[in-house]
Amino acid sequence: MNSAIYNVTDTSLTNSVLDSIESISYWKLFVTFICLVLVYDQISYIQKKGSISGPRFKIYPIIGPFLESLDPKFEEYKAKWDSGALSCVSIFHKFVIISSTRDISRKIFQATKYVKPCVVDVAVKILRPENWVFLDGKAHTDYRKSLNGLFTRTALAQYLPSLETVIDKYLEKYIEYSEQHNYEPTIFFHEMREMLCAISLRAFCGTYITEEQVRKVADDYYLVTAALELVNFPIIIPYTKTWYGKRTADMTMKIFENCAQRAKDHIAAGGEPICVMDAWCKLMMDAKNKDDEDSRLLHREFSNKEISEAIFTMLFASQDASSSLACWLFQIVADRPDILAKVREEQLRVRNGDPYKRVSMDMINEMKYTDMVIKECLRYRPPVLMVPYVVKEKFPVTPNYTAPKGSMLIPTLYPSLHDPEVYENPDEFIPERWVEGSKASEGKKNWLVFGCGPHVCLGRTYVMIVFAALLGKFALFTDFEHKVTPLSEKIKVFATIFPKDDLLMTFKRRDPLGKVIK
Ligand code: HEM
Repeated sequence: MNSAIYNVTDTSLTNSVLDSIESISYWKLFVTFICLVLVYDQISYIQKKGSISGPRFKIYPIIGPFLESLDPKFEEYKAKWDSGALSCVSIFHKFVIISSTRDISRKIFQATKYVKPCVVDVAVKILRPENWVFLDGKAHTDYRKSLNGLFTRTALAQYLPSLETVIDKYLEKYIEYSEQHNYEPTIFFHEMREMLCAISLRAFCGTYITEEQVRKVADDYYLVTAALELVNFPIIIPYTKTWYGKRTADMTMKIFENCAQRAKDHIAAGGEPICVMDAWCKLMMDAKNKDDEDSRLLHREFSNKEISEAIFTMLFASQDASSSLACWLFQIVADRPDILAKVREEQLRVRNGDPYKRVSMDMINEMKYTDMVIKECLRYRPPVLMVPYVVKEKFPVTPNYTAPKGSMLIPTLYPSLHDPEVYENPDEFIPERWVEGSKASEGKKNWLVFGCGPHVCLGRTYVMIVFAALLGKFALFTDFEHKVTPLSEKIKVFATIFPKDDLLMTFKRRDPLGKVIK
């Protein structure tokens, strides 16, 4: 009997469940699904956030501060860094952790076991998946070793003469351009970017790249920067930013491939290296007769395609950061005649009073004050604010916080470079703080301008040398003026950082031994 009752109850229960399911419409199911997703999103955020700074809930469900990230503001970044040593945001499914102290940032840079550099999805398509920059661990370290020889002081000394000719050309160009504008201050943001691109191309490809090709790459390169912005659609759709970016990258790499072949021919014929590509071919050739560990890395023949892809990453890594440095450097030095006068005095002195002497590495080694001005500019306005890494496996960043696998971990550079304990009055521009033995020059742990650890900037020595040559020549041969506006000192974020008014300047020809020439 009992079983009969159970059977009756079972049947009616099943029927009533079926009735209820039938009565649930599709939209109710949809709403329930959305609610579950929203709850999951919030719980997942709260769990990952743990004890670190950040909103208690995702204020905008799912998307998080996505809209703000489309138009990044320096002030918002700064507020985030000031909110805690570790802070977080979550954008769509990406959980992002930001570190703002020197020691945690250094720990992240060096934690190869736990992290690797993170690039936007589309970068793999634009820079190509087989590119060396995507290597990790030992494969990356070995490849880096084969490139390090291209940026030693000895190697850089070989590139200097051709770089000076590019500087001379742009010096004339800027003067002409200013003359055409009746020496009224005009926007120089684009001109600076073009000059830095031309200098890099000459350093990397020597004279194998034609003037016309330099102009074309310099003109179009901003399309690559735009395609690789932090927030961009990951699929390449024709006529979108990423499509134009990829087209420019492919066009540039094709040019580099031809240059690589010409460099190989030049070195095989016994020519001396005058650019990075030459130096690379020479290293390969010399390595054939050696059997030490470093030479063995160069025993294989690097194909033209591979060289072109590696050189493209160098252009990619250098272009925005170097243009940023150029804009701030010219602005600040123009605004500080006392600094400009000291640079000029030094430039004339290292040339033994002959301003027409061609620049050499020995001369650059003596440019102590110019070097301090460049260093201070890099500290005061570090071009790269943050470097995104991705967590490969659970990473105990501090004793109280473990970064979850798959999250993005971003060491920031700006706070270390504005640390008042190492740099007194950090928001003032004081080149003299870098004199030998000073707190700043001894505070090497704070010097994160070029990152640190296995991915530390490949071009860091190159930057200091090229900018000493650049600033020196412009200081001697031009009188440059900057129009100060309320936006000049404000920071615009475009991959790196630039003055918000896009740098209003004018250049006049100057007698390097004295007075202004009209
Ligand atoms: C003012 C100019 C520059 C600044 C501020 C700068 C800064 C940086 C920073 C912060 C990193 C990341 C380091 C890390 O993750 O630890 C980096 C990486 C890199 N930089 Fe630069 N950079 C500059 C110019 C250049 C130039 C001119 C080159 C040309 C060779 C270059 C080539 C690279 C490369 C190839 C990497 C990736 C290295 C790797 O993954 O092993 N950079 N740079």
